[in-house]
Amino acid sequence: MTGPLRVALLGCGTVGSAVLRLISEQSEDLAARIGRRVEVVGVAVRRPDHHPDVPADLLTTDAEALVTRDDVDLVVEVIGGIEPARTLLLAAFEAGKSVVSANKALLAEDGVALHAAAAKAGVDLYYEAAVAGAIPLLRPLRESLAGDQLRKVVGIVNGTTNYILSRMAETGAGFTEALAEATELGYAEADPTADVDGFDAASKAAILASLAFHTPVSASDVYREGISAVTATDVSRAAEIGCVVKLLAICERVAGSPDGADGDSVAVRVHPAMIPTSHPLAGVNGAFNAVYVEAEAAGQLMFYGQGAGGEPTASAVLGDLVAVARNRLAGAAGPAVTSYAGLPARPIAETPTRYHVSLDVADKPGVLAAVAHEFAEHGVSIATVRQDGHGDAATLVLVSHSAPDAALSATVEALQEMPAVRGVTSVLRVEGLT
Ligand SMILES: NC(=O)C1=CN([C@@H]2O[C@H](COP(=O)(O)OP(=O)(O)OC[C@H]3O[C@@H](n4cnc5c(N)ncnc54)[C@H](O)[C@@H]3O)[C@@H](O)[C@H]2O)C=CC1
Ligand SMILES: N[C@@H](CC=O)C(=O)O
Ligand code: NA
Repeated sequence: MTGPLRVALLGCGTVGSAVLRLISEQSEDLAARIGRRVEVVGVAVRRPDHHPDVPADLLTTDAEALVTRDDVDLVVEVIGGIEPARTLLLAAFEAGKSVVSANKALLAEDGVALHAAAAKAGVDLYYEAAVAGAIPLLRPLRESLAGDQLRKVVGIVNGTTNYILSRMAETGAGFTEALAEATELGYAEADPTADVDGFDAASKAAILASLAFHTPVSASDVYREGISAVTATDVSRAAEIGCVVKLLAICERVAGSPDGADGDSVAVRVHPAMIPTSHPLAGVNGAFNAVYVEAEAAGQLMFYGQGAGGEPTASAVLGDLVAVARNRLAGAAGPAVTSYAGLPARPIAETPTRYHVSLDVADKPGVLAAVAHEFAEHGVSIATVRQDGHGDAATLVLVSHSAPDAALSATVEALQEMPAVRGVTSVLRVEGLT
């Protein structure tokens, strides 16, 4: 093969249009880096009349025909969603084409089958853009850290929710007000459900856990809570104990299996949590993303940068494009994604967590003892307790030690029923406290 590497681009929205522009603007450098020119030979779109900047002879509405064309060497999929993206990727593999995708929803739902199809065809499936946009993260996990044992991956992987929580902390705004601001600035989608309710972060967590622990993890294995219930009180209570509230994607290798068998399991969860301001993730503000990794030999690592937006995401897509192009010219596929460990998923109920609980109580003899009794009844140890105010307007703020999440949530339910407790005003999990 001596001619250019011919690329089919599927989708030309926020990311696709930036990919197309960067391929054109950087064509000389890409050719020098790859050793062959890159030429986009087709762009699949839904509405050709919506793309006046794309040469009309490149546009097609028949994505399926485009991916299997003989004059296509590589496919870039940036349409998103499950179908028709899945069918298009499988058709591309079957036709012997490597694929670069940014599609976290698809990879989190069906990553194992897609990797198997790519491996069977001897081609590549790369998707650096799917998690934390521009940040080089998946290839470091797949390649640079392939000789180490990862224990924990904790990330702020959704820019929209991080922007909202950052504004709540900076301005004291409530969730609704901060969401309106994020929408006005174009961070949140018209329908922000996937971001706000944690679906986007859960897909990313599944991908991270699969790569980190060499185990198939899908979005349905991920416990998920979004940020719509986070209140200004939660944010100010966090500040009082030297913490900030972040939506975290937490992937952990935990000793013991859910069925009581020996061996480790994998606990993957997305939820808002308080983290101390000294934690490496606490200073990640606005729409930025960051991922913190703990590995046995490497120790602690931190990856930081822009997790969204056309150009940052296109940067990751182009990095993958260069990698798969080089592999193709070398006549080889890149390193396979392994899932040999097959660790079982640990349900949230059995995952060790810590809670911060804030209660309105009457400051009367015996109330603190009764509250402490409920914690003890559920086998939960208290790490710290503080009382603010007195008389009828007292507040008790407790932070637990680590306990199974089910024991902690049962404790909170029991506290809500206690006559001495007027109200449970804030409940959030806590991460990273010593
Ligand atoms: N926008 C961002 O900041 C990031 C996006 N991603 C991922 O990148 C992918 C693309 O996202 P965006 O560009 O933001 O979405 P978008 O909605 O702006 O663009 C998607 C485009 O694909 C087109 N499309 C949909 N179905 C099609 C079909 N059957 N045939 C041809 N075209 C079709 C749509 O008309 C649209 O123009 C998604 O998987 C998304 O999750 C990943 C990281 C960041
Ligand atoms: N909606 C996502 C965009 C990238 O994945 C976010 O807000 O981070
Ligand atoms: Na990335």
